[in-house]
Amino acid sequence: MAKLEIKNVTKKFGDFYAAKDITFTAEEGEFVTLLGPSGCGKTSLLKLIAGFYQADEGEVVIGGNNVNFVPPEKRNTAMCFQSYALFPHLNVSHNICYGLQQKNIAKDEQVNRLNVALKQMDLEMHKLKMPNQLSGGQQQRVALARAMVTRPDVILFDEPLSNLDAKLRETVRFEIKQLSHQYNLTSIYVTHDQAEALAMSDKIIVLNKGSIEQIGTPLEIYHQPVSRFVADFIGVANIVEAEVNSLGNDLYQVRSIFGDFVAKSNKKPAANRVYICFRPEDAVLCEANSSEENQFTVEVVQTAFMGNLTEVQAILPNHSDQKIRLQLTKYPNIPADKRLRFSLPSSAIHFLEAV
Ligand SMILES: Nc1ncnc2c1ncn2[C@@H]1O[C@H](COP(=O)(O)OP(=O)(O)OP(=O)(O)O)[C@@H](O)[C@H]1O
Repeated sequence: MAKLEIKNVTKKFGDFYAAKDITFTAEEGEFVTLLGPSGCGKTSLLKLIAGFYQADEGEVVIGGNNVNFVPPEKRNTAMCFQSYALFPHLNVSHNICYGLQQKNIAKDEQVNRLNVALKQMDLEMHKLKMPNQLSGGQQQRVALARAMVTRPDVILFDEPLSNLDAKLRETVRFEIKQLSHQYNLTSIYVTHDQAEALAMSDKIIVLNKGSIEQIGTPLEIYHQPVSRFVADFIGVANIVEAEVNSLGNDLYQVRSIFGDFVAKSNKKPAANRVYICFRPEDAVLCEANSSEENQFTVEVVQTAFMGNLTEVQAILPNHSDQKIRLQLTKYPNIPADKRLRFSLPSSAIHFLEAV
C-alpha cells in the first residue's frame, strides 16, 4: 500500500485551477519531487497534503486513511520550509524537540530522539546555540531534524534549499537524499530547480498550470520527455516539427528541417506530424564523408567553453531562424565557413506531442 495517495484532486481559487485532477502515489521511503515553474501549483499541492488547504474534489489518503477532513495538526506530516521557520527564541535542542512536546512524547524518549538527531545532523556542538548564531546550512539541518524526530508518515519539503548558496545547496541536497533513504522517509519535495529534482528524486512529477505533464524517474523524464513542455523545462532540448512514417521494427523515417533522419523508438508517435526533440549532448561531430547515420550541418554562431564541455549555439544554414544548441566534450576546430557536421544516433530522437 502506498504511504501517500493523491486521487483526482482538484483545488480551485475562484475560476483558477491551482490543482486539476491530480493523481499520484508515494510509496514508503520514496523521494517524490513536484517540479514545475513558478505558479504551477507545487506549494498548493503540499498544502493540500498537509491539510492547510482542502481539496474541492478528490481524496488525500495517508497511510491508507482518507484525511480530507482531518485538520493539519492531526495529520502525521511534517513540513520543512525554505525559510526554515525556526523559533528564534528557542535554542537548537528546544527547536528540535518542539514537535515532540506538542505530541506529548515522554521526556526520556524526547532526549533519545534529540541525541540521535543531533548526531545524525552533525549538530552536537551547536545544540545550545540560538538560530541567529547558525549558518544557513546549519539552520536547514535543524529544520530537517525537527521534522524528522516526529517520525512523520510523510515529510514535506517546500524549496528547502533556495536560500543557500550554490555550493552548500549541493552538499545539503546530498545530505537530505541520504538521510531520507537511511531513515526510509516518505518525502514530497517541491522545487523549480530541474537539476535538484534530477539529482535527488526517485520519482519526479512535472506540473504545468495545475496539471501533471509527466510522472517518471529522473532518467525517464530526461530521456523520454512526453511533451515540448517537459523536454524544454528539464534541461535543454532542440525541438522541431517533423513528419514521421513507420518503417517497422521500431524504426521511423523522420522528415524535418534538419533533413531526413531515421529514428528508433519503442514509443509510437502520437500522429503523422509531431514535434521531435534531441538533447544537445547527443549530437556527435563527424567528418563530411563519414558513414555515420543522421548527418546534418550547422553554422556556428557562438561557442562557450565551460571547462568540461563546450556549448555551441548554431543555426541551420538554410533555416537561419532555427536555433540549435549542441554540447561537445572537446573544443571543436571551427573552420572559416563556421560549418560543423554532426551525426545523431537514431535512438536520440524523441517523439513529443502532435503538431
Ligand atoms: N490562497 C490562495 N488564493 C488565491 N490564489 C492562490 C492561493 N494560493 C495559491 N494561489 C494561486 O495558485 C497558483 C499556484 O500557486 P502555488 O503557490 O501552488 O505555485 P508554486 O508552483 O508553488 O509557485 P512558486 O514556485 O512561485 O512558489 C498561483 O497562481 C497562485 O497565485
